[in-house]
Amino acid sequence: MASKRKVCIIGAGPCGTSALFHFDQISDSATEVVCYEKSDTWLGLWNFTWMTGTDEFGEPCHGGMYKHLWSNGPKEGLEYPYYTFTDHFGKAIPSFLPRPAMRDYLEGRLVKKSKSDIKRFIKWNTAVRYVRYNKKSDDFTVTTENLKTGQTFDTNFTHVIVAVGIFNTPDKPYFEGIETFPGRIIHSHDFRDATQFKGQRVLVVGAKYSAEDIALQCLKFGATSIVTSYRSSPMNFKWPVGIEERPLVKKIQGKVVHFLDGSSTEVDSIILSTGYKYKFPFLEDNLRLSSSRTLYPAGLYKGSLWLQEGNKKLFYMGVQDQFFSFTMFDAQGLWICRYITDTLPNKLTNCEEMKKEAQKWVQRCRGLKGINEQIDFQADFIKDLSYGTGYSPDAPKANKFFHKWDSDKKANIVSYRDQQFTSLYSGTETAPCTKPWFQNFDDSISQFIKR
Ligand SMILES: Cc1cc2nc3c(=O)[nH]c(=O)nc-3n(C[C@H](O)[C@H](O)[C@H](O)COP(=O)(O)OP(=O)(O)OC[C@H]3O[C@@H](n4cnc5c(N)ncnc54)[C@H](O)[C@@H]3O)c2cc1C
Repeated sequence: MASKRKVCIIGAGPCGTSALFHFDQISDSATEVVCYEKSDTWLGLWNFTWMTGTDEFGEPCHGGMYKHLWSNGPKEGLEYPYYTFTDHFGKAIPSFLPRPAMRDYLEGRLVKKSKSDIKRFIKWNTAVRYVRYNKKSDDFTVTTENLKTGQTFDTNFTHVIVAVGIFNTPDKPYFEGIETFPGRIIHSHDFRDATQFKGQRVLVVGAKYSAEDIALQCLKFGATSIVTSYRSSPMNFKWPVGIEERPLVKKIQGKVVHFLDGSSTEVDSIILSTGYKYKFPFLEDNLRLSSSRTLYPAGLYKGSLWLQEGNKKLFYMGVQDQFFSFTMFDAQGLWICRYITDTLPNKLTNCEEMKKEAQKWVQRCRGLKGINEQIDFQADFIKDLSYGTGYSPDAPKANKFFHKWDSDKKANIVSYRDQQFTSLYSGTETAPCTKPWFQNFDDSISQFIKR
């Protein structure tokens, strides 16, 4: 009989719940699973909170989710092969969803497709404070705090899965004179509602997805003008009137922002869309992944297993930059589950071989040129993860949707969310949008599915 395993999942976001989902599907009697979640609900960033800074327990607020967020990738590129959007909503819907509708879909999979009530595995309002590896007993001691009572507990586990997300610790740059700025300065992590910037001139620092979306949001909800500022390269979209790009900020004097090209402008608010730091403060030093945003962080076999001689029992989920997000998390959750429960064919166990294989991916990742190669790289990563797990062989084919998505964005950054795709799994063609995204101010599920 297989020896008993006790698995700890940290975080019940889309990643942690995907792992939980697959453990439930496999129902291995030799494996016990516990998931610690510091909030009182699942699905992580897909929850909206008005709070910023610290929460009701004095914990750093986890999510940077904002009102009026619509998904920024086509749903056909991230759907679950065995639970499509058509399965969930019962009909064809547009390709880009408002946040509540996306959350509803994610929850639908967990509730309707799980074999049992997987919420019972989750310890809510429980923060993981420390994880220590015990060499002698080859297990981990996980220290948790019940945030409601303040009580702490030590529990031993054979395996640990870290699924706390990578968008929760803001990375904030300094610009000379920023302390003289009289207006509001926030990081995008604290951006909650674009209507707060109505009638304002806004500087958005950054040139990645969040800068792009926050600039568009601010314009949509009535900001007078938006200047985005890039460090290395501009986003180069055909921006609508009201948004323009400039190089990096050189200094700030009161309301006046000076840029490296010698230009300057007055603004009323500054939003730092400058990304996040990878931060896992609750892990002991030799377990802690250190990386910046990339499609393949170094030190992880199959992008998941922490490579440390003598300890192949710690896993990370969702630490790669994301195109296929939910599909990728799901394939990863299944691979981890099969690895732990010893149900993978040709499972590698030799650390040196694993390191070599991981290094090949890291090298390939470093050589990627352009977004289409990045998309295809992630498709290949999913294919590789899925080998022998039984995960849908069609999932990697979603790369074609992201290629189109990228060219739609280049053609028109304002209307890319109005485009249509056809599901790989259900064959359902997207329903047309009732209103163009830029003119649609109602994010409710009821209006979204009404036709
Ligand atoms: C503003 C924003 C918009 C985005 N929009 C999109 C989009 O349109 N489409 C898309 O596909 N992706 C989008 N993303 C990417 C997003 O990362 C993923 O969709 C997804 O939420 C990641 O899931 P996760 O489980 O890795 O992390 P999270 O969603 O961050 O969940 C992590 C969970 O871990 C818990 N946790 C953290 N620390 C601890 C601890 N110490 N102890 C216990 N629990 C802990 C948290 O409370 C949280 O519930 C967006 C991200 C951001 C920030």
